Amino acid sequence: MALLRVSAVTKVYGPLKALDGIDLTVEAGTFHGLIGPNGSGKSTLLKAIAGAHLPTTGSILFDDTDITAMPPYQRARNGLSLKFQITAVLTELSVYDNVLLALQSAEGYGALLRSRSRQRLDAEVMQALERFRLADRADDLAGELSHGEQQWLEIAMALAPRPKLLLLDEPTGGMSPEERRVTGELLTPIKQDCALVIVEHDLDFIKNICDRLTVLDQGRVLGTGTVAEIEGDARVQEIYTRRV
Ligand SMILES: Nc1ncnc2c1ncn2[C@@H]1O[C@H](COP(=O)(O)OP(=O)(O)OP(=O)(O)O)[C@@H](O)[C@H]1O
Repeated sequence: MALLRVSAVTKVYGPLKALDGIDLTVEAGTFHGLIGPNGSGKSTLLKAIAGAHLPTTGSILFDDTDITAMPPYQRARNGLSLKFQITAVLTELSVYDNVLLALQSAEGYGALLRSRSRQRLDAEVMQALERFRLADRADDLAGELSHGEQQWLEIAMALAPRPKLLLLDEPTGGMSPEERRVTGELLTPIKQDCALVIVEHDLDFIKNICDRLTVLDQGRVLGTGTVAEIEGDARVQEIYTRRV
């Protein structure tokens, strides 16, 4: 059973069909990359899955539940997480408090008070920070982190509530090559617990970490398959030489 099943999704903005009958299946425990030229619909599709924009037609099933029209906070409770879920890192708060807030907002304060002790919560915050090599920065202000570290903090925040699926929109934007390499290293182990749908312009990065790729072109799926299958697809090579 697929973890995520997007069926015949369209998104219309006035005269423009940003998404034109998209089908996408993501299995649990896999990393799935969305690639394609500028304006092909990658971010619009991610927003439809996250609930930031509702599709015009079509359906989205997540973990056996129809989430097509579900508000984003309810999708989060069902195990769907987006890097920019809380807006962004709060620079005036400590690194620790940013993750604590992410956990609290994901659960709702009522559930938090009922179900978790402070020690348990503290352990979860520190575990999330350790995963992204930020434990020794816990007491620093988030604004003191480098750009790359802030991106890792946002991913740590998105993962802290233990989602089943994480959505990342261009997580390595503005990072140095070394920070990109480390980001790949940090994301790989999360696969044990969490699937990933990622939009990324750095093709080498996305090919290295993903199991499967879906190529969008003008709001349609041009191809979907393993990295090797997509790399060998002449139509994919054609759109990249044509437009990027
Ligand atoms: N809110 C909106 N209102 C009107 N048109 C939009 C809106 N959002 C996106 N579009 C249009 O929909 C199309 C798909 O945009 P989208 O941002 O999804 O593409 P993308 O593949 O993510 O592009 P990029 O790689 O440049 O980020 C584009 O033509 C874009 O201009």
